[in-house]
Amino acid sequence: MSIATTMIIRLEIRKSIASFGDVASRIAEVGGDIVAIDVIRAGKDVTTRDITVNVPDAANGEIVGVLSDMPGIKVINVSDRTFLAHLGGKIEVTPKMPIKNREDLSQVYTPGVARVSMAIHEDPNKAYSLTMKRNTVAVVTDGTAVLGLGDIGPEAAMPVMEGKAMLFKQLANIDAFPLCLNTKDPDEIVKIVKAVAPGFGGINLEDISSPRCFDIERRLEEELDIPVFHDDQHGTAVVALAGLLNALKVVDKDIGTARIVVVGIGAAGVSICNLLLAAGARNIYAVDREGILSAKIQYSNAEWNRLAQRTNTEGITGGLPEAIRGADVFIGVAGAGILTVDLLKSMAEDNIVFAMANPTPEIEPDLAEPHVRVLATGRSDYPNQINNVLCFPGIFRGALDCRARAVNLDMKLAAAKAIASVVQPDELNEHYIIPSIFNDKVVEYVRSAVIKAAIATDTARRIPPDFSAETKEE
Ligand SMILES: NC(=O)C1=CN([C@@H]2O[C@H](COP(=O)(O)OP(=O)(O)OC[C@H]3O[C@@H](n4cnc5c(N)ncnc54)[C@H](O)[C@@H]3O)[C@@H](O)[C@H]2O)C=CC1
Ligand SMILES: CC(=O)C(=O)O
Ligand SMILES: [Mg+2]
Repeated sequence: MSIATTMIIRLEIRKSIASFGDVASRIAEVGGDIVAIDVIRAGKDVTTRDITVNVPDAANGEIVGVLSDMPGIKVINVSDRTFLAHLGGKIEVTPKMPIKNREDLSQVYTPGVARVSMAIHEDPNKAYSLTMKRNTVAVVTDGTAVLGLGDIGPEAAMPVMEGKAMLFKQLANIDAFPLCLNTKDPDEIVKIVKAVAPGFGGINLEDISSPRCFDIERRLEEELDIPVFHDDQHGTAVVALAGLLNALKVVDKDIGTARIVVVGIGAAGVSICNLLLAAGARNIYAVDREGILSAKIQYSNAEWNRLAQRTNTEGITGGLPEAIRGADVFIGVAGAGILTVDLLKSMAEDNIVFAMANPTPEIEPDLAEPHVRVLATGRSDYPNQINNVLCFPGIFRGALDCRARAVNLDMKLAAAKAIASVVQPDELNEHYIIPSIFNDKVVEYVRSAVIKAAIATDTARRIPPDFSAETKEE
């Protein structure tokens, strides 16, 4: 399976020169798959049709050219379903009640609103009950590490951030706003996020490049009393750990003894290594462009120095080929195409491979599959999707509901175990180590586990009603 785009192509076919059969043949020749045909106008000489075609990404520029070059064919319009889904953006603000008359107006707006504002002025905590704060998260990016696309800027980051906001709403009923900042200066980002924080119950940092992301998150955590969570770090790590716990069960290996290679020691990679260590992993090899991290080398990246002290206990030197030899687990959060079949063949038996780079994984899944026991990617179009969307809606739902001050390590470990537990023992197999994002239990289990961990670690400032009986008993 390769990446495909669905296109709707409107064509005029001059019947004396060409037929629909000719068009269908040409589309098939360039790898297109016709999934629907609509006749728009059937004239005596000319018919107009809308043809819906699944086109491999590699051919989506080619197909229009091929059709335009055919005698008797005129391409009138081409639309791409993915682009159509983005027209005008993907989210909007909707009032909870209509303003139908003057009485409504004087309640929701002036003069009534003034009394509510003064109540909050006297007790700022009331912002949680009288405004949208308690259910609202800012999705903040500077556009510097958007998916695996790199520094493409704040405007280009918007579709991804709108997508995250849609997922927050659909999966966890959280209202999330994309805030795409036109600055890369960490001081300025911290200042802006602090300045907008009063309106939000939590801050989801997204696609901010490393190592800047570490310092930005740490400073915001220190300075704000609402949860600050860099999704690419912790959401990814939580889901990777969840998948790994289940994958290790499938192959009957132990996290404490498994040899684990993590490639791409950026935002996601640093956090994955740290969370795996916290979960009991002892043999981690962290690999970036400069090779396997080593305690003998001094790096300018403080996170790398810390990790180097806790990984590569054998002091191996070299790069991915040296690290992966005999490894039980490969976790890629680096970029497309860095893993080869030869490297896979050098891994231990019953190997586990998480090729998590988006949108294109470290190795083409079809190529890897024959050489891997448990394979997962970050994508929606293959089994075992290891994507942070399994984490951030539930973790924020839990954190908002118990008004957590922060998202701490215990809450992350609890979230990972909760995601893993959605897959029942009798369901667990190579192709099902991680639940689907459409499984309602994911958010429910993660929320519940996160609230329990927040209460147990004294990070919760509120006991949600569905937890109060449980807490009293304890
Ligand atoms: N499946 C999922 O849920 C997630 C996947 N990702 C994907 O992981 C990748 C990295 O994301 P971030 O950590 O946010 O980016 P980042 O820019 O913070 O880190 C990427 C790291 O990979 C390293 N790298 C790149 N090419 C390499 C190579 N050939 N060999 C060794 N190291 C290499 C870079 O030097 C950098 O340290 C992206 O493709 C992103 O889409 C990120 C977050 C979540
Ligand atoms: C999934 C995600 O957050 C990323 O690839 O950046
Ligand atoms: Mg991201």
